[in-house]
Parts: sequence; structure tokens; C-alpha cells
Amino acid sequence: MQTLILPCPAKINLFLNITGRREDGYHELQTLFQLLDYGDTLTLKHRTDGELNLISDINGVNSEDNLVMRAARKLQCLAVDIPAGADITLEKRLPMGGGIGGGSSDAASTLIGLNQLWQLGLSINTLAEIGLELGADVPVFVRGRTAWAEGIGEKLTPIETPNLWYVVLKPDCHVATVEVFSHEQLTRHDSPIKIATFLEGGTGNSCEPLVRKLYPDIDKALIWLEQFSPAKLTGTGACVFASFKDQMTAQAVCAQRPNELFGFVARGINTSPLHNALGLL
Ligand SMILES: C[C@@](CO)(OP(=O)(O)O)[C@H](O)COP(=O)(O)OP(=O)(O)OC[C@H]1O[C@@H](n2ccc(N)nc2=O)[C@H](O)[C@@H]1O
Ligand SMILES: Nc1ncnc2c1ncn2[C@@H]1O[C@H](COP(=O)(O)OP(=O)(O)O)[C@@H](O)[C@H]1O
Repeated sequence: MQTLILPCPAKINLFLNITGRREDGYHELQTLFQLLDYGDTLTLKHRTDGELNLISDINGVNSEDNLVMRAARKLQCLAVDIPAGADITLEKRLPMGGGIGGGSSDAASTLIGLNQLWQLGLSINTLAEIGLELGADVPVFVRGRTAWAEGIGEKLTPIETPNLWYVVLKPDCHVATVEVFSHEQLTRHDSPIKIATFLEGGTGNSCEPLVRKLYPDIDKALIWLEQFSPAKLTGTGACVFASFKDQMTAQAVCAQRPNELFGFVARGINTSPLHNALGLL
């Protein structure tokens, strides 16, 4: 029976501009999704009896609400010619609700892996469309490239970023994306910028002033990290990050972090290890 063991890499948002709000409530944004070589691991084992089982549970999330199962169910509906079942194991490393896209990346690896395991023959474009129904962050992981993003995050232009190391820190709090996006004090009308403007010096994260105010622990983490290198919020938080030219410096900074911060060091990468493993790029 075929088994696939797949990486689910994290992302950080190197900047985030909110340029408007659509009628359905979703926000139009501009961001740069930087993929990282650190993430969860998904194991998919084909079952010929058509049953889908998520073997490893994650705290506080029902099996059927897990983005992995939601992604698998969507593909199972499209698999009419074969008994499409699987035993799924998810090894979580990425903190949940951290703005580093863990759930979205798990979902993307599930879509890509099951498409292969069940030999569905769906294109990356189709998988990205299915992924978008699960979350605005899923398409970038399905496409597997560090990318400039517009729309609600689904209009992607691959971009090559410099080879940098990132320290990513998470204070002991959980930010609900929906809470930040529905807050009356969120800045919603940034002027759109061009890719070249970002590359010349970048801009910040429009959610950051509000999130710092709502979550003092995030504010504290940013102040701490700023001592070493300019620090930013990723997505709507709760993680913050800073870049370093070499791994040793990044590791030394991460090792000194205050006890209350979870942290890791990761290399910024231009292509996803998932796509590299499956020969998709
Ligand atoms: C804004 C980002 C930047 O990376 O935040 P993080 O989740 O990474 O922190 C993401 O695109 C989020 O993507 P994702 O976490 O998949 O969001 P979704 O599940 O689609 O949406 C959660 C909720 O956030 C709001 N939302 C999300 C994305 C967006 N462009 N506009 C929104 O208004 C909506 O209220 C939606 O109901
Ligand atoms: N496989 C999964 N991994 C993480 N979170 C999941 C997963 N499936 C469902 N969720 C839910 O999605 C929420 C957002 O998860 P996550 O993707 O980690 O955060 P973010 O969108 O901030 O990067 C979690 O709080 C959790 O309730």
C-alpha cells in the first residue's frame, strides 16, 4: 500500500498592506509570502476501503474540523473511479493561530498528496481553487513558491528573495484572524505599492499597530527582538520575526529569548520542500 510522507512548510508575511474590503467582508491585501524550511509533517497511507481516518488529533480541534480532513473530504468527493481512503497522521510543529500558515500548509499538502495517492490527475490550478475554499492562505502553499500576493492572497506572482535566516517567536497568546479583520480600528485603506517599492525598502504590516495594542505580549516580543534586528508581525500574529544573514547569529538570538516565548530558526526558501520532494517544480 502506498505511503507518502510530506513536509508542510510555514510562511511569514514579509509585509502586509490592506488596500480595501470586498462586499463579502474579505479584505483586499498585498503581501509577500516567504516560505520557510520549517514545518509540520503529514503522512498519507492509502486505504482501499474508502475510509478516511485522521489518526493524530490536535488539541482543541475536532477531527472533522481539522483543515487536513476538510481538504481530504473535498478531494474524496471528486474521486469517483477508485476507493479513495487514507490513514492520515499529522505531526504538528507549527504553533496554531500564529500567522505562519500551519493549518493552511497542512491542507495544501493534503490536497497535493491525495491527488497523487488517488491518481486524480487534478492540475495545480484546480487544487489552488479548491484550497482557496478552505482559506485565503492555502493557494500559496499549493503553488509552492515564495510569492507576491494580491486579491485576498490568491493572486500570486513568484518572487526570488535573498537567502536569509529568520528567528520566529510566538508569545503565549492566540490571535483569531477574524477578530483582527473585523476590528473597527483596523487600517483598511493603504495605498497599493509596487513590487519594486517593497524590494527597495519594504513597508510594514498594517495589522501590527492594532495587534500590538490588543495583545501586550506581542508588543513585548517585538520590542525584545528589535534589539537585534528590525522585527515585524507576520499575518495577523501572534508570531513575530526578524531576519539575519547567517544561521549562527539567528540561533544565538533565538537561544537568548525570554522563557515565555516559543521560538525557532528557519531559512527563507524560494520553493516548497513539498514540491521539491514530489518533483512538482
Ligand atoms: C491575512 C493572513 C495573511 O497571511 O493572515 P494569517 O492567517 O496568516 O494571520 C491570511 O491571508 C489569512 O488567511 P487564512 O488564515 O487562510 O484566512 P481565512 O481562513 O480565509 O479567513 C479567516 C477570516 O479572516 C478574514 N479575512 C481573511 C483573509 C482576508 N484577505 N481578508 C479577511 O477579511 C475573514 O473574516 C475570514 O473569515
Ligand atoms: N491542521 C491544522 N493546524 C492548525 N490549525 C488548524 C488545523 N486545522 C484547523 N485548524 C484551526 O485553524 C486555526 C488557524 O490555524 P493556523 O493555520 O495555525 O493559524 P494562522 O492562520 O494564524 O497561521 C487554528 O486556531 C485551528 O482552530
